[in-house]
Amino acid sequence: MIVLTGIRKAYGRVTALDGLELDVREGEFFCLLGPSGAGKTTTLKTVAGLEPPDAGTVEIAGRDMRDVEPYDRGVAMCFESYALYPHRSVYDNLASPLRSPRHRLPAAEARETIGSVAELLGISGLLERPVGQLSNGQRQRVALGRVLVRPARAFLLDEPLSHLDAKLRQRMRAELKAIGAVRRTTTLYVTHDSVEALALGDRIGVIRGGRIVQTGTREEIWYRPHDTEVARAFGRPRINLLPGTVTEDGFRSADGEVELPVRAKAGTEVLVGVRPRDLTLGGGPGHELTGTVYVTEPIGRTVEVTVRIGEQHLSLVAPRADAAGLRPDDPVRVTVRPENLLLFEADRPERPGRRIVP
Ligand SMILES: Nc1ncnc2c1ncn2[C@@H]1O[C@H](COP(=O)(O)OP(=O)(O)OP(=O)(O)O)[C@@H](O)[C@H]1O
Repeated sequence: MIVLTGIRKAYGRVTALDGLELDVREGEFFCLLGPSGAGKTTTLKTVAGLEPPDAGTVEIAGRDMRDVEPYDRGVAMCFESYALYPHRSVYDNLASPLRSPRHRLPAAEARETIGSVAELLGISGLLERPVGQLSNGQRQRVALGRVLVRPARAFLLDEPLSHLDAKLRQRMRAELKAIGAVRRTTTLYVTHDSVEALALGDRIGVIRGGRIVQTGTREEIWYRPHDTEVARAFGRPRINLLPGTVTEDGFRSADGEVELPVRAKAGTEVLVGVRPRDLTLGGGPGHELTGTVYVTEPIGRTVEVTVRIGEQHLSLVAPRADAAGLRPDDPVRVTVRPENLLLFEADRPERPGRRIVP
């Protein structure tokens, strides 16, 4: 539906997009996730036609957009730095897209559409207020509302929840995909928040340095991350990455204290990845390690326990009952199932270690 091929874009000496490839399917909710400066906003602007690429093609619904003006692309975009009319009421701001010749609606229908969008965004009580008097979070919802009121082939949303407080953000995150217009419309959604991407994305594209590093469903990205940086980007506490070498018998940490059952060419320098929730305290089915408690920290109904094994620190998440009474330096056993181990090449400067496919 939205297909970007070989997109390059430089601003002076800064390369914003470096051969970007992206394929968003019809009707899908696609999250573009990446750190600040990765090229997310530039990607959206390229799709919207606000930034002509230096090279590459943009197709929307099978049509090359090269000579198509932004207004004629049929996409509705919501920027993080939203353009609203500060002196006009919220209602007027929401109504103005419906006054354009293309989207004009009979007054009664417009009122109904605006009413239901305002309701969904929790701004029904603000309709008469001038936008200039609203908080940032309220303005952000008005800006999102302006996108959702009119029909579009695709919605382009740039961090539309970034200014909401944590609680509202969580609620809106849960509701956003349920909004009829969003369900029906292909959506390209930009975020730097991996929790948001995992919660919302039918598929996720991880962008870094102006390129898509990996595209996949949340399961694919979680269980088969392309490299250590993708693995680090998802999951809190972060994935454990233990440095060491592959021997004939499996993995051996640099200090020789940790051995794990992995397979790869002997002699390869690697990082073994294991997520904190895939480690259990005590014995059980799987591979067992022994160490001592370094520190414990309650997180909600669970406890993050950091275990020291030789020079390595392994973080795990345990139910509170299992971690109750643990003190620093207590001896503990930690169990991991071999199928939960991920194997990566060692990181190099400028290039995070790729996952080694067994
Ligand atoms: N108009 C511009 N002039 C010069 N450099 C720009 C311009 N717009 C973007 N850049 C640069 O291009 C790169 C990509 O920027 P972009 O805004 O697309 O990143 P982003 O992933 O959206 O980041 P953020 O999450 O911080 O918004 C950055 O290095 C940025 O400084």
